[in-house]
Amino acid sequence: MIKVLISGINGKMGQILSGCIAEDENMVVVAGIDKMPDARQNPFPVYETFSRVIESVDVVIDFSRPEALPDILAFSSKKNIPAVLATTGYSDQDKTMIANASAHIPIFFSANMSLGVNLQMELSKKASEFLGDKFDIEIVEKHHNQKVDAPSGTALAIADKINEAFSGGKQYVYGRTPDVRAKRDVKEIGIHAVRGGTVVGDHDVLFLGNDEVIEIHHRAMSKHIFAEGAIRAAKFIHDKPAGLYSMQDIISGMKIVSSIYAEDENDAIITLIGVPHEPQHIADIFDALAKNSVNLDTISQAYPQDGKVDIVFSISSSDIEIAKSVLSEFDGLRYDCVTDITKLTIEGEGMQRQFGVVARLFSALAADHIKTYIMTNSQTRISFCIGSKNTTKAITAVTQAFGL
Ligand SMILES: NC(=O)C1=CN([C@@H]2O[C@H](COP(=O)(O)OP(=O)(O)OC[C@H]3O[C@@H](n4cnc5c(N)ncnc54)[C@H](OP(=O)(O)O)[C@@H]3O)[C@@H](O)[C@H]2O)C=CC1
Ligand SMILES: O=C(O)C1=N[C@H](C(=O)O)C[C@H](O)C1
Repeated sequence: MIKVLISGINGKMGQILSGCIAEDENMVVVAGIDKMPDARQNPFPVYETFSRVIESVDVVIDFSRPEALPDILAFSSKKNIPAVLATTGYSDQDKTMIANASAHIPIFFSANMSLGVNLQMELSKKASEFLGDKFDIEIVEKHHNQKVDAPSGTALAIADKINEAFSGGKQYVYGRTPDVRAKRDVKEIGIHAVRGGTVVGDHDVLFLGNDEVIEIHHRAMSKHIFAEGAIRAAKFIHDKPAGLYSMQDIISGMKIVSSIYAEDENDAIITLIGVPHEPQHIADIFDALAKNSVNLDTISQAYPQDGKVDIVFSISSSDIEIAKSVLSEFDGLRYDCVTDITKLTIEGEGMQRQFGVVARLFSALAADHIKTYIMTNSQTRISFCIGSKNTTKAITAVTQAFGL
């Protein structure tokens, strides 16, 4: 049974969430927090501050206000309790605070807990990649008249997602006001907020081109979708390691590491030792290798010291003799050569939001005394070279460590 504390319990979402959890046989609400603890009758204790909570809690779910954030993070960090943050209107400073806390505890943060909106974000990004600057982009959101923040957190998250397709080159323009008398710039994403009645939450992304308009709409028909999403998020993170998680992690059923494979099984590694840290000299070495058709694979350079630098790279074993003879042409160039090397690669979409993946990888290899020779990485993959005799052992160790 997962024991939940709801922050903002007496609000609209807090009440719907507590009702949904009451129907869930694997979860129970053990306590709530709200500014006005006695404003409603709840079948569990409700406190004004976290310092009064005496119940044992497995996960905190927050639908309240940004002002509650410091206390939530302090409570969760102190007690090592995962937190699902669904509140919107966070400042950049708040977001930094969330990112910092996620180094120590699992935090799930999403401005919109519905699956549909998260798909809408992905579709909007894809459309932006396809349409580029040929279409103007505007986002229109509509919400009930009780909403205090504008624009919605979701509209901002959609804009951020779209902006990824433009490498962050778009500028957000909030509404259009009479004081600005200028044509729209192609770099703009217009973001517009409408408030009224009991609208649960509409988000429309408009791509406006010459003589054609594409619209991607999402309409929330009830607040239950957000509560169900928050419950799914709480179940997802309650036993996860520290890190910052989002709906994307759930949608793609992402594992931190989803695969491991051997790319090159008969490689050699050459380390150039103490090369003078002069760009032209280094360029000449690699130019000579290229002119002799020596194909480099993984390459890595250490930080220079005393004007010298070590550079390590892998090549196919079949190129080793030619590479040695090219290098011997450079006066005083020292190098070391290791053969029978295999390059392994691990990949996983979840890696980019995780702390400690490299530490887990090294620990898994260390348990079997497996040494690595070169390691390089991107956001979603890590490649590393090991002695070929250790290939099977390394694959087994990594498979176990990451539950593949
Ligand atoms: N991520 C998602 O999918 C969704 C996010 N939201 C977001 O969740 C938040 C709450 O929405 P909603 O329930 O509609 O809003 P409500 O105003 O109905 O509820 C918020 C509750 O939190 C209370 N509160 C205010 N300050 C604090 C505090 N410092 N500590 C604890 N409780 C506090 C409020 O008390 P009081 O009224 O006395 O101020 C109120 O009872 C909003 O930011 C909203 O945008 C909403 C729906 C979906
Ligand atoms: O306040 C709301 O109601 C909602 N807020 C979220 C937001 O600001 O994006 C999500 C949802 O649209 C409902």
